[in-house]
Amino acid sequence: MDNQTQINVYLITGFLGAGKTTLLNNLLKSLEGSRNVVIENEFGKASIDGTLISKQYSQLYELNNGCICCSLDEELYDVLNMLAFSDERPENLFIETTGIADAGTVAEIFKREDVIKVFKLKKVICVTDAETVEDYLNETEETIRQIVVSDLVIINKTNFVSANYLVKLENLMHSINPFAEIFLSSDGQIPLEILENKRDDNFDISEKPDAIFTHASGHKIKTVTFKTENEFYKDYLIHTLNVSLMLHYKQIYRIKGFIKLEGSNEKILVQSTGKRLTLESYGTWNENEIPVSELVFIGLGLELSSIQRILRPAIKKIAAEKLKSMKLSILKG
Ligand SMILES: Nc1nc2c(ncn2[C@@H]2O[C@H](COP(=O)(O)OP(=O)(O)OP(=O)(O)O)[C@@H](O)[C@H]2O)c(=O)[nH]1
Repeated sequence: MDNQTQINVYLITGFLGAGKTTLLNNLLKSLEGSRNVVIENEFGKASIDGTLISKQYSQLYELNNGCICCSLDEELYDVLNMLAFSDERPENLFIETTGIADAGTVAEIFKREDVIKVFKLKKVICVTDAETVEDYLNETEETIRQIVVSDLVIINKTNFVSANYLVKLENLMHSINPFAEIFLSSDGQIPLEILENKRDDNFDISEKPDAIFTHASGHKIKTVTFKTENEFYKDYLIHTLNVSLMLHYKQIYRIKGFIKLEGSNEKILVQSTGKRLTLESYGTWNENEIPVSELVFIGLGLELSSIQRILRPAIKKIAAEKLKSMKLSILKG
């Protein structure tokens, strides 16, 4: 790792016309004076969005030959390389994806070991259009995925709909992505502080009930929570989840949760980004409680029984007597 500071990355996604460029322009204006770089991804060679972005950036890179989530990762990689080796690194990098991008696949790039040394993915932001998002949710798989992988979901164009409908939309967003912060805005205006909220600040699985969102095609997007007082074998867990993500990518949209690994008191945050799984340390488990590992799966037609089957080989069963004595010793203090 070199001694230069990491570059903060903000990935802006959201369906066509939702207000991504409008939000980006507001952020650039608020951050005027910082070194901000923008990567704009757009279909087709002619740059339209590039000209719509206000000039409050230090550098603009336009990737216009396809969608970065499927065909442009090498081109994106080249730009990242350039930024990493520039004399004066930017402070912030904003990436605006095409309206149909799979943001999870783009976010995945920022989990690569070499990329992580220089770039810190601070937030995946999904901009939605209050007036049309419900229809898009029913019609397009992309919109669901964009919401599910985001840390911050902005319901934009709130001036087009009633207050009652906004409450319904907020609930809908929560049911699709229980991890995201939901923010209402118009004209893509958000306070800068939101960008600083830690990615997992409001992440408390136990308060999120399992939810079902029925897609118009009849498919059910479900949130299924698996809980256990047992521990996980690290290697088996990584293997079984990676295999499941590969085989069932079209079905499993997201995995997120805290777990306890065999022989360690570290609290581990597990999450999937695209097809990639990451495990990060998140402090330690509270000594006065029996650790309960919880993994939330969000996806199409998921069933708890199938999740149990996937996880079974990775679980190290703690004998009932041992668990009982651990509980007793905690009670006695
Ligand atoms: N009335 C209204 N219009 C808005 C609002 N936010 C954005 N717009 C307008 O909506 C249109 C689309 O906004 P953009 O920011 O270009 O949307 P985008 O998501 O970048 O669009 P694509 O790049 O095509 O996917 C523009 O004409 C904006 O001025 C809002 O809150 N209210």
